[in-house]
Amino acid sequence: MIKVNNLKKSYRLEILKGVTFKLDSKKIYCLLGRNGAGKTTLMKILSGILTFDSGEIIVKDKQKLDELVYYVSEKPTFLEYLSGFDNLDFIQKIHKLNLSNNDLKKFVENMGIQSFMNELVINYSHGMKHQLALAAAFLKKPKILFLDEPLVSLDPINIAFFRDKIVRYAREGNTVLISTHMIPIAHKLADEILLLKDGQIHQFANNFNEKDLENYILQII
Ligand SMILES: Nc1ncnc2c1ncn2[C@@H]1O[C@H](COP(=O)(O)OP(=O)(O)OP(=O)(O)O)[C@@H](O)[C@H]1O
Repeated sequence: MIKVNNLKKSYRLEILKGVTFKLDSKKIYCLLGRNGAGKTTLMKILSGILTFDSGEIIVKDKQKLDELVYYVSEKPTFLEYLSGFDNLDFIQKIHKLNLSNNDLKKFVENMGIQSFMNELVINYSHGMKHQLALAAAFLKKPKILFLDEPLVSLDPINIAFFRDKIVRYAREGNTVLISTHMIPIAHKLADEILLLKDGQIHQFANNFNEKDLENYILQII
């Protein structure tokens, strides 16, 4: 679905030094790497938020990449003086989803976030903001979903809930790429691991047990 060939990006230093990998539909990929390795940079480039210096990003569907992709930032931003519900309504209007108030209410219930939807976002905890950000992504239904550290501020019940949503979403025919530092999450979720190290991607199938995966990642990283 997406092929990335020899992608390079520098700020003052070269961060991505010729990144090459492939993402298919129906699969979940976890992107791991040390702090500052370039994970957010890579996801923002793939989402069309940042430019790159050279290389290519090839999309199989002849649609434009930015029509297929939705990026959930590790620091999600909303219209803080609107409620969560009004933010979702705003997002669905921007994306011309044509949902009625009732459709949106049902969606909110399905996401399990109805208890705080009438509260202003300025009053949300980190975890509540992340739940709203994940809900916004599922509302848009992108073919390719990039999640930057999506589960880090969620409680164990919400982690399990959104983990299931992510798995179901991928199996319905979509592609999900998740950046995470949590090896147990990567082990549970990923079909394949993308390890970003020294500006290059090492891509491999997640067919280890959790301890072996951890040892393998710690060796390479
Ligand atoms: N706008 C910018 N200008 C200059 N340098 C930048 C900019 N954005 C990121 N960098 C640098 O690029 C490198 C990669 O940053 P990035 O945020 O992509 O890493 P990351 O792998 O997501 O890190 P973390 O795991 O700590 O979130 C870092 O050295 C960072 O300081």
